[in-house]
Amino acid sequence: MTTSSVIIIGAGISGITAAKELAEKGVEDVLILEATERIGGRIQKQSFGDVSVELGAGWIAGVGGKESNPVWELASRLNLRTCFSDYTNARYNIYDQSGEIFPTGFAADSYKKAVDSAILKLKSLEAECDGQEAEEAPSSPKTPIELAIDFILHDFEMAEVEPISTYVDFGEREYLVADERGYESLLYKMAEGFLYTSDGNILDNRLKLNKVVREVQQSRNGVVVKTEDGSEYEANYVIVSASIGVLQSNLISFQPPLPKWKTEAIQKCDVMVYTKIFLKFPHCFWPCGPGQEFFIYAHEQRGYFTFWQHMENAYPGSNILVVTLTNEQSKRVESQSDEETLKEAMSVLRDMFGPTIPYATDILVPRWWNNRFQRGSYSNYPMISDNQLQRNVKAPFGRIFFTGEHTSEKFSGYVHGGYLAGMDTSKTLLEEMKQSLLLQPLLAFTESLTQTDQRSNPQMYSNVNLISGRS
Ligand SMILES: Cc1cc2nc3c(=O)[nH]c(=O)nc-3n(C[C@H](O)[C@H](O)[C@H](O)COP(=O)(O)OP(=O)(O)OC[C@H]3O[C@@H](n4cnc5c(N)ncnc54)[C@H](O)[C@@H]3O)c2cc1C
Repeated sequence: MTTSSVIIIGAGISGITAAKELAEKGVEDVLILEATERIGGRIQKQSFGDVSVELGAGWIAGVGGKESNPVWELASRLNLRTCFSDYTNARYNIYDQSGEIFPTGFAADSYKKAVDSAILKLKSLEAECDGQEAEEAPSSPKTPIELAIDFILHDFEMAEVEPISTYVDFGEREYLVADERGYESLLYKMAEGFLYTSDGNILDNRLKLNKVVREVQQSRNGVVVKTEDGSEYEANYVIVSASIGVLQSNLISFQPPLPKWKTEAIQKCDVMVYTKIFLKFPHCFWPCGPGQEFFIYAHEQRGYFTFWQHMENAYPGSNILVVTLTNEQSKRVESQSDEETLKEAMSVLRDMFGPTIPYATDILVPRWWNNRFQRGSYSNYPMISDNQLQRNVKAPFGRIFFTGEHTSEKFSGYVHGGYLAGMDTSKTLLEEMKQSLLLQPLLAFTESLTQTDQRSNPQMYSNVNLISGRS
């Protein structure tokens, strides 16, 4: 059985950051067990239509403020090619089903009404939680434009409670990663700092790919981690970086089981599904001028192929469109064939741009919900919740520590949330290791007393199953 000081489950940004931080602080015998054949997790590029597209995280959000976003710093060091995203005009590029763009004044009014209504809704929710009489709830959106704006507000812009820490702390700008090496190259760069690599490949034994963890056993002396292929690994501690969706599923079992305060907190956190569908065309038929990168389709079904982006700013001449679906719509397209999804997308595009547009030559539909190593795209804590929920999701249980974007109190849902969570968890664990080292002489003394006692009364200890060979 392989023995290490710390096992890290998952090689996404949080797991790699935690491992790097531990290694740099002297805990070099870490072992990273990753379920898939690659590092990166929800940061994943794929070749599509001659360019590299990002199936998961695409933007570095929170740039240009007083404080520097650590992910932006990593990207700058790597000279990652990025492209500024200006969403301000999206609300003025709203198409109806006959291909007409709603007049600017009308769109602006509808947008303002929707923001006022969202604020009112939030206030009445807060009042309800405080046991006060709620103000009259605003009417729900009904018309296609109201539904489209409601979708943009709640599933994108106001998905978090204001003020949004990412924008307050790091700035309001967002940059789309448009680099052939992919967003994931940041993780390879970090891995190079502490793992043995050659020609861009990680050849270090401390990273094991295709290792699906199914069980974490904890005892007074350490942990044993069991993987689907029957391997077992021992360590003093384990850090679990699997997503909140995975924790909610029964992929990993814990022995003894996690306590109720922990499982309840995990179950209470919502999981957002966010799907970027990529479509490749023989030529460009959509407007590409300034302020036209993002456009919206208004339909009577909320979230039905609503939010569009062209990739001409990121990759000129690529002739690629991206449409973003969320939650129920994401689950719906995940369960049908890509041909059906393509037909639906084409019908929407023909509504907006006319019947003569060319048919897409290729489609790419990521499936984050049905991926058993993800079960969704990112955590989404309830609008009104105390920080205790997040603290319980993050809190260690004995020798089991937790990290991942969902454990970040201020930045859950983001790449920088995952990065900062990895740093934070490794610091907490290092502190715990230091404490236990200080206690070691005392523990050794107690153990020697126990052994003397055991020799004089062996029967008493016959059922105690201690794990041996720990480093
Ligand atoms: C579609 C989409 C769009 C997004 N857009 C943005 C964006 O624009 N900007 C932004 O900042 N953030 C964005 N995010 C969020 C961002 O990608 C995540 O917050 C971040 O990457 C999470 O990192 P993590 O380390 O917490 O988790 P992950 O990256 O999920 O890493 C966890 C790892 O654990 C592995 N694992 C799971 N189960 C097991 C197991 N049983 N055994 C072993 N290994 C296991 C997984 O394979 C994975 O590699 C987006 C996410 C998605 C999906």
